[in-house]
Amino acid sequence: MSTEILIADPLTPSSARVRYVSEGKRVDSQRESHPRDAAHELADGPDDADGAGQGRGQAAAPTTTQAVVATRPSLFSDYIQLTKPRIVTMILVTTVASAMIAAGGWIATLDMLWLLMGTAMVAGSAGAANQIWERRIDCNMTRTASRPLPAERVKLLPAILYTAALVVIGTAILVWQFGYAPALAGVATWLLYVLVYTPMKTRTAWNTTVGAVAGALPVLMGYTAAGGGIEDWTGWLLVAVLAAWQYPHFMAIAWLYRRQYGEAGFCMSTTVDPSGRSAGAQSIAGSIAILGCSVALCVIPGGSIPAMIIASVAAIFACYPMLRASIRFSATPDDVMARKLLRSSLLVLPAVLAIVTVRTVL
Ligand code: HEM
Ligand SMILES: CC(C)=CCC/C(C)=C/CC/C(C)=C/COP(=O)(O)OP(=O)(O)O
Repeated sequence: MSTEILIADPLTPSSARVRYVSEGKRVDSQRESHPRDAAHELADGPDDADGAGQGRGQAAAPTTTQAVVATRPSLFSDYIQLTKPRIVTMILVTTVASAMIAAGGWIATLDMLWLLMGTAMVAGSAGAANQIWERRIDCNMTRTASRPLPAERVKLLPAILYTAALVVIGTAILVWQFGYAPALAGVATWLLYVLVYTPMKTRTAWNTTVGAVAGALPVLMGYTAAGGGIEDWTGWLLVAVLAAWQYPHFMAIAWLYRRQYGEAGFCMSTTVDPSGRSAGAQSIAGSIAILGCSVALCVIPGGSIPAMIIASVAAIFACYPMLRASIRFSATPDDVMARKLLRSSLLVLPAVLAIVTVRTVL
């Protein structure tokens, strides 16, 4: 058995080439539409994340590309991959912050562990259901072709059972430990993400707005689990922060993978408007909105005036790099700018949540 994987990483140039060879079977659907050999591509020099190769903003050399010869992913790792673990991890960061903001401090460690377990299971199930739905279309993108279902390392029925078990057990944990509000928020998010967002991806670029709501609602799980009311402004401001953040976050990704999305049949802002103007404008709007919502969260009643001022200034400083990256991406929509924007988005969200949490807790 021989297995070769070129790691895909949107944060580094010239990387999204994944080749998977196992027992003589090659799983690399992208090669059907782009018969360029991955190794040649590495040798030839840099390309953008999806191989669009439109020439602007390319880095000088593929210094950061990782070529790794690895063994076939274990079944365990495949089932972890089915849950989209990096997104789940970030959702858990938002869960901890929203629970602490609602409680005004750390909640009992055992409660926090139950909350994280329940949320991770429901969110992971949503990611797995999305991958089940998209198992065929995922074959058409290099970014997703090596996922466990399109690569046929995991069969459909076990994946469905796993997905169902995760959502049922995760929801049961949330009801048992925290009552109906966080569980209902979780189920509503699951339904929105799987049954509304996922089919919308091939139909209209408005899918991002629905995805932004789905990605933002999990904060209500943490918030209500820790005693926050569903009618509280704070909870909804947290939802707004998350929703706003997803525009710059995803517009960068939508740019980097624009050709893959287009060829696979997905309808994204960058496939509808390949100039990048719409993506740039949405990034700026999202960056301004997160700045405004973060400051609003820092001045909600409950703290001293100096704490409000210090937190607000810190929030502005934390949000500024993503706003600057959005403005630069909008002015020059290219891969270098998009990568910088994606990178800053992944730093800004935890930073803003940390500032608001500290301001609320102190
Ligand atoms: C409209 C909503 C969103 C869309 C369309 C979206 C899309 C994506 C996609 C396609 C990737 C994978 C990039 C790749 O494979 O190279 C990604 C990565 C990621 N997303 Fe999002 N996302 C959204 C919202 C969220 C939310 C709500 C979170 C968590 C709070 C999140 C956290 C992450 C993280 C941590 C990564 C990993 C970046 C990496 O690959 O290193 N995203 N997102
Ligand atoms: C608690 C709970 C139910 C949480 C679930 C919410 C969740 C998973 C939000 C993620 C947000 C999102 C739109 C991700 C991109 O999916 P994508 O389908 O565009 O990504 P892909 O192209 O990589 O599959």
